[in-house]
Amino acid sequence: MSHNGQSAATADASEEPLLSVRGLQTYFDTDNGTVRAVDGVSFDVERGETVCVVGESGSGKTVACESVTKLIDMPPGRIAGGEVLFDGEDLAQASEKRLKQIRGGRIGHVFQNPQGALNPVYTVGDQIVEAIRIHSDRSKSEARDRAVELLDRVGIPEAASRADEYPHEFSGGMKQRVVIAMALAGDPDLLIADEPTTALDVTIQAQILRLFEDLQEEFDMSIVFVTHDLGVVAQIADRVVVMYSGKVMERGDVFELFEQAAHPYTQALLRCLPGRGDVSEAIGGSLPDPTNPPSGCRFHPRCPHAVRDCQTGDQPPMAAVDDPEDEGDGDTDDREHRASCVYYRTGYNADTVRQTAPGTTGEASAPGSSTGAGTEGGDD
Ligand SMILES: Nc1ncnc2c1ncn2[C@@H]1O[C@H](COP(=O)(O)OP(=O)(O)OP(=O)(O)O)[C@@H](O)[C@H]1O
Ligand code: NI
Repeated sequence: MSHNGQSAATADASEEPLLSVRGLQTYFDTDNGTVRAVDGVSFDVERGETVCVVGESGSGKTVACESVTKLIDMPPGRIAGGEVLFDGEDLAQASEKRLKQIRGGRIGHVFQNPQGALNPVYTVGDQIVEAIRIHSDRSKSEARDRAVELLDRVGIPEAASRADEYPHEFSGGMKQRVVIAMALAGDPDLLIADEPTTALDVTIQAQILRLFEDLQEEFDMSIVFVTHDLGVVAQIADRVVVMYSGKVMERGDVFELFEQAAHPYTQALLRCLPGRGDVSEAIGGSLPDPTNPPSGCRFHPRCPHAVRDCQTGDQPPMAAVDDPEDEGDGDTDDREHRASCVYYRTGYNADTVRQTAPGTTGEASAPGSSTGAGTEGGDD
């Protein structure tokens, strides 16, 4: 948010993030209570970068991404608070008419299941032509040429003839390529991809991932990529947002996050590598009830480092994680590595924690310290 410390030459408006999600709350009113699926989530997406959103099933990744263009079912869903600034415009306040221009236009979506994104009764070519014509004033034949060009670009062989085929005539991987072509039809600045490879065979997954990497460079897009798979994160992310129970636990540059995971939840996710984002084997337990999440840090009931301070109040504020490699530039940059954990709160350190830890064995250590962070060295 603040650009203190940057020189005037570099702090111009074009450096504002393309997408800035701030304090977003998306709730669902159900018979069983209000599901706080996304509960105060903030992250930025810069122009041309890939941000991966990771976290266990149910942590709110999909709801967060679908809230950007209000794709969630409303009702029961509602944006209960926060801002979604896209190129400076708050989409949380935008009209449905405006959102229809943006969806499939400047913001493209790709979902896990390509089947659901395609209409079975129209040829894929016609569907892409329609998407192109909604978002540009190309003639029918120009749109057709562009559709074939896009199908070719996403790796559909003999694109011109395959454009006349129906979705069921394509394999799963090819169908997902068609959906990606359709998402590109509006020349998006931002592509939001929600587990786009999860339903595909492993070899196809790798190809589609490479396609995303190539397209990003070619189209100079930003990508928000939701995944369970930290292997995927390592391959394509510039930065990472770690979600748990509707909150952001940690965010930062992919290298810093992998090398110096600060939040015990992120550490647990990394301990499960290679894995599918299920930390229950590493730490036991499961996600809290989203209608009645615990106070304090939402991860505290499962956290091996939790102390009394973790149990009360709100989720700790995002605090800067000191990376040894950093030059110590005054910690004003919101893009830097941050974690929502009491151990990183100003004025907090491992000694304070030891004194306040209930029933401490004296072995408590900050989750980021050398004894606490590793996979070895634990005493249990
Ligand atoms: N339409 C809805 N009505 C009620 N609750 C919902 C609705 N959609 C999502 N939720 C709830 O919101 C929470 C977050 O769900 P979300 O789908 O965003 O999780 P996710 O992190 O994407 O999980 P996954 O990895 O399984 O896709 C869950 O508790 C889910 O049950
Ligand atoms: Ni999801």
